[in-house]
Amino acid sequence: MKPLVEVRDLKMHFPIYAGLLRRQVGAVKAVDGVSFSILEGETLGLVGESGCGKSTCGRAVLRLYDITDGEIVIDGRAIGSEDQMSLRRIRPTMQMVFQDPQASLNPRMTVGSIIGEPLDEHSGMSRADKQARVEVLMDQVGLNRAFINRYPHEFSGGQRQRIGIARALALKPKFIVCDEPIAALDVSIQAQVVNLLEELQDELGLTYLFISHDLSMVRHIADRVAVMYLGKVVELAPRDPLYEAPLHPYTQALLSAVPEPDPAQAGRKRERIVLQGDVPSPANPPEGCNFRTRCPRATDLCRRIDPAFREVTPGHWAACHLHDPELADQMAAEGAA
Ligand SMILES: Nc1ncnc2c1ncn2[C@@H]1O[C@H](COP(=O)(O)OP(=O)(O)OP(=O)(O)O)[C@@H](O)[C@H]1O
Repeated sequence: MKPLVEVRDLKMHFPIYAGLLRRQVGAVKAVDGVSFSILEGETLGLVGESGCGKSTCGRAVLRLYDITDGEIVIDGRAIGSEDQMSLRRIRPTMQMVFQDPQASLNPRMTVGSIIGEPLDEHSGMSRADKQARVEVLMDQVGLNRAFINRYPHEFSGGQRQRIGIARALALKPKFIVCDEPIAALDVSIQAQVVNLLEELQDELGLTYLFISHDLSMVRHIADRVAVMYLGKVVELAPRDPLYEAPLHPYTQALLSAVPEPDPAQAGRKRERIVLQGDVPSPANPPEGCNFRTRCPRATDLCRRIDPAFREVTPGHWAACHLHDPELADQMAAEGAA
């Protein structure tokens, strides 16, 4: 299978201005050199603590920002430096489902107009065709067609997220960025929305970038998982190797805090790794490895050299000197000293 999405060395830096003349005095490096690809029909999970750059990365990939640097190829088309006018033509291919359905739906529009709005902008359909398409979309996401003239406040949180999903599907996209799509929902309905996303993926052959801080949910839905820390992907692997044998000390720490889902394995408790200190500011990341200030395994080498993102075993990538055959001995020697 070929990649539908390819991202190379993506950077999204937000300028910081100060003073009366509003001079640029620095930049928040929210995404700072991220690379990954997503195969057609695949779900790539993107995880990490709050503020590590997940949402910015998702939005930048869809070119909701003018990116600072990097290449983005979606469905064979390089869009990294396209202007907003040319992007309009490819917009239907790529869509986003947002975290907070309440905030992303216009309260004064009916459900039918919300779901059908992208069709007005892009397809020039007749009223009757549009109504028919909206009804099909409502069926697809499990909303009763009879509610087409109701307003968002008349629906529950889970149903509102279904409206957001129907709207994202209106133009038959191939790629959807799901940005914490269940974080604002009751735990009791989170699984229903995730199941819906999975069913739609099978039915329509969709490709997902699934952003979440919920590692258990990502384990359920993702085929491969990328772990972000302070603007960079520090580990990327197929789901099972990532969860069962994480290589990067940051991934190990994140996973050590997740309860074991399988009762048969519950006895095999992981040792909890508590990270010291706060996440440094992305405006001023540490030199060398940016995780070193919180890493229990860091040595002086990590201050001196920024670890390369390398393929340690086939398909399993990590940015850590511990897994660099040329530096691992030096790490061990420095660690013991
Ligand atoms: N428009 C912006 N201007 C300046 N800084 C921004 C902007 N958007 C995001 N940031 C900063 O970029 C960093 C990454 O934010 P981002 O929202 O991408 O992280 P996240 O991992 O998605 O976190 P969360 O789960 O809390 O949304 C943060 O330090 C944030 O304050």
